[in-house]
Amino acid sequence: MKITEIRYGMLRVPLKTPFKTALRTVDVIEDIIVEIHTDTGNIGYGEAPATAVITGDTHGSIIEAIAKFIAPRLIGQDVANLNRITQLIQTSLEKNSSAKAAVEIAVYDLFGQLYNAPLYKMLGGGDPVVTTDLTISVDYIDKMVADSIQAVERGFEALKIKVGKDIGVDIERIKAIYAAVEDRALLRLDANQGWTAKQAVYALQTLEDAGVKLELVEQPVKAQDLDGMRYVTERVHTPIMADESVFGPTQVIELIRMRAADIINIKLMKTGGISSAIHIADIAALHGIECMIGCMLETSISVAAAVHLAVAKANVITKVDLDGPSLCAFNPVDGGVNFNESEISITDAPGLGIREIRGLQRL
Ligand SMILES: C[C@H](N)C(=O)N[C@@H](CCC(=O)O)C(=O)O
Ligand SMILES: [Mg+2]
Repeated sequence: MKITEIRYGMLRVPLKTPFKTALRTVDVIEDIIVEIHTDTGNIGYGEAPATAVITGDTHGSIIEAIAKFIAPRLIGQDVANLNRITQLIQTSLEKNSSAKAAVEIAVYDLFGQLYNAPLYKMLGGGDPVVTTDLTISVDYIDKMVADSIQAVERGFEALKIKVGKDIGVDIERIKAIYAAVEDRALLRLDANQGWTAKQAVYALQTLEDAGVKLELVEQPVKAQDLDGMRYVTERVHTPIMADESVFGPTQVIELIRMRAADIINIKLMKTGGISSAIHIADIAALHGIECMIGCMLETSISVAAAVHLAVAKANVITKVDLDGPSLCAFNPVDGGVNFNESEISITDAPGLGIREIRGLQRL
């Protein structure tokens, strides 16, 4: 199975409600879709969101990176040589992690199709069902409480509460949500870099003293502030998870060396795809560090790849934040992974199992 052509499209999917974090507000997912065509007629699918505030990727940079740097290296390559292809992708240019991820995901999709097996089996196998949390956008306290109650009523057993705004209001937000859903859902916080180290310690110690139980707190401080992250990790009982601070294995090794965080959030759009995500999971496993699998604002195309990876690495990836498809007003994909609120399940279809993407605008 040889790669003959790489095509692109723009996929727009409105969100059910605006997605609001300390970094940005989004109403519509607008992601670049990659199709890799082959001489056997098989097509592999990938997706890249332009999360400029986190990865630096824009629609223009994703297309340019693929068209000028990645695609020319892949034409004519045999999909059976997966490791050679992933190396060609990863060494094609610096950074541009979402562009690399979209192409890698499509190649892994084809690799599964080549051997007629679902991707998770090619990655080592596992139990093909996972449970995701749901994100509660940062907002007025009453709205966040109402959204949290509604999420629990929809069956979500873990909520990812977005904070990182005014520290005093954040503390009130969390206390109010905890009082409303206390025993019915695990609470994860994500400050998206919005606090200083001292503010984070103050907020988390205040919440601990008030008896508010949090499963973890994600990225309390700026991405580059590993000293600040360690400062927080050393002073609170609540586990601290690194997200924007870690993209690839080098940063993970440094984070572990510094003991700056307790948990690592792996996202394919930061790692540049599946190959590097596997390296991170393996490094974390060697050090006894747990991982979460997360996503950006992505639909069921690229999130499907994250699900396959999570299933195959379930002993390391113990926490799942793959709610992108649950945030979408509709599923643009025919086939693929089944996203049913908190429950996500993989079928036996080869690769990612995607048959068609509806509403794709060709570029
Ligand atoms: C969608 C997911 N639950 C999430 O919160 N992901 C990111 C932010 C994604 C974005 O801004 O596109 C995170 O910070 O964990
Ligand atoms: Mg995060």
